[in-house]
Amino acid sequence: MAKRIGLIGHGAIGKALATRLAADPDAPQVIAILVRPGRSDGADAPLVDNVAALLNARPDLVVECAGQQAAAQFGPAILAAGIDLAVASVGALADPATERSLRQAAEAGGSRILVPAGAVAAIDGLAAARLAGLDSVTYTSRKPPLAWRDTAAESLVDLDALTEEAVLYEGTAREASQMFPKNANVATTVALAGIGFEATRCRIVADPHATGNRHEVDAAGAFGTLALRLENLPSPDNPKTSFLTVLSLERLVRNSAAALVI
Ligand SMILES: NC(=O)C1=CN([C@@H]2O[C@H](COP(=O)(O)OP(=O)(O)OC[C@H]3O[C@@H](n4cnc5c(N)ncnc54)[C@H](O)[C@@H]3O)[C@@H](O)[C@H]2O)C=CC1
Ligand SMILES: O=C([O-])CC(=O)C(=O)O
Repeated sequence: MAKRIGLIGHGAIGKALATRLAADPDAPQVIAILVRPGRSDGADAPLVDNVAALLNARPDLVVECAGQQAAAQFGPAILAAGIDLAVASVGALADPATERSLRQAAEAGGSRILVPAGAVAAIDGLAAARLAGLDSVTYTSRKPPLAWRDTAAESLVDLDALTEEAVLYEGTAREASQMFPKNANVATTVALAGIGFEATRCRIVADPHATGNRHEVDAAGAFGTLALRLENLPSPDNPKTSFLTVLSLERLVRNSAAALVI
């Protein structure tokens, strides 16, 4: 039962998650938040600026919501200390060296890397379907131009001048997650649940007509077929991040202390 939650990152996801949990005294509570040194903005829990201090707060579970670099940097120490780590920036695992170091640390610590569904859904069905064999999985992400600011998209298209959709990338889940570390973690989630980093076909699209963040997953295999289409509203504080991501992490946290898990 995980009652004491540590967070890495206090941005759009971290703030919303901490606030939502603090509003319910029966929920697991955030007991420390790892932020960049020098940050002191108002928070629902004590801020720390190094991973040793986060571990000293004795969390039962740590939720990373800071970015792929932070997941790679801090994840191993947390897992090696025997503490489960939920990784929002799961695209960090698209880097083979990071995947190896996280897996090795989890094995050494007897802990687990927990991958939330995040901004996508149907990950349970896809991961179950995989057990009998999947033939194909495709993932399409479509977001408005605003969501692609300050990303590699800016060197590919003029985001402000788009009148029609523009395909920013088409290829593997591995490359998609690495090319768009703040926007395409879901490509890795789908890959891990389904047929892996190389076989999962991805399309990443900027669309001036998009009203939200659309995620589509199509899969076929021995189970039958799956067609998912989500129209996510963006998080109020970050247009790149779907609000559903916060709720997915809240569900993971609540489930970690629940008698009935759904
Ligand atoms: N799995 C999924 O479906 C999704 C995953 N994500 C991941 O979650 C991450 C966070 O998303 P948001 O909260 O919307 O981003 P954000 O940019 O609003 O917040 C990130 C926060 O983490 C902090 N941070 C970055 N590096 C840090 C470090 N080394 N140590 C401590 N703090 C650090 C930043 O200062 C910032 O406050 C994204 O970068 C992305 O990797 C985001 C959306 C969906
Ligand atoms: O929140 C979303 O819509 C998806 C996202 O940013 C990611 O996969 O990294």
